[in-house]
Amino acid sequence: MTLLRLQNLRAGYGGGDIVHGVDLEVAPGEMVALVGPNGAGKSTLLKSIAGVAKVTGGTLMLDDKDLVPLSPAARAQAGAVFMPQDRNVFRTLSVSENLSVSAWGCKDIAQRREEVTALLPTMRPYMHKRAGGLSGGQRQMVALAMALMARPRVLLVDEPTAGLSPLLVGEMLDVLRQLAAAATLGILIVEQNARAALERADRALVLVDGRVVRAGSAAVLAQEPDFGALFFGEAA
Ligand SMILES: Nc1ncnc2c1ncn2[C@@H]1O[C@H](COP(=O)(O)OP(=O)(O)OP(=O)(O)O)[C@@H](O)[C@H]1O
Repeated sequence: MTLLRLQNLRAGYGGGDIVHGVDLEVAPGEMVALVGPNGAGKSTLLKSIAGVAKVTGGTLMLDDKDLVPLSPAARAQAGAVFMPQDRNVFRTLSVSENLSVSAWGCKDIAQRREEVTALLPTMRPYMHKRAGGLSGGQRQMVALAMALMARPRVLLVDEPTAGLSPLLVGEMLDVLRQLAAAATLGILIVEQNARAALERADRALVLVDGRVVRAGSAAVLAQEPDFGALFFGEAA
């Protein structure tokens, strides 16, 4: 069963396409990683699904709903929820307040907050602290919790490990992996730490110059001998 389906998707910011015809599918419970060199258009692709960048051609469906005509808020309500890379928490509010303001259209905010905290229990000790005073890793966890408050069906995660130590990179990716399975959530993640992402993802796509150059099982892609050298400038 497919949740999110892109066919020949083209997108950009109004000055010419940056994404040049991408096919991609995400199923419930599946974590799909989008990797590739800097400037390949990974974030733009994610933003075009969320409605922040403009789709200029192709199809973008969540179940049988066409997302293209919908506003970013309507796409989130339909279940396609975006977790931005930065400025993703209200620093002057407490963690608990950050969750409350993210509860779009939710009738029982306290209950939803409890459900989300149960999914991310490491947050419990700092629920009443100001978000601006948290560590980078804790803040990213709060941003993730805020996205979950909207009851996503597919979560669009833009570099959630930016600025984190290698240990925390692994922890954040593990949390996402477990979340996909536990909440039967589709996750599409853009990740700079390609190898760490491929270790956790089910499938992966390599984007270069706005085009998918490799796609398939993450474990198989990670084993390709030329993977790092071709796409990430690593020594062969
Ligand atoms: N808001 C914007 N307006 C116009 N062009 C943009 C905008 N954001 C990004 N771009 C351009 O789109 C291209 C792709 O950028 P994008 O951020 O999607 O790549 P990326 O693969 O996510 O790169 P990185 O890994 O460095 O974040 C770049 O040439 C960038 O300059």
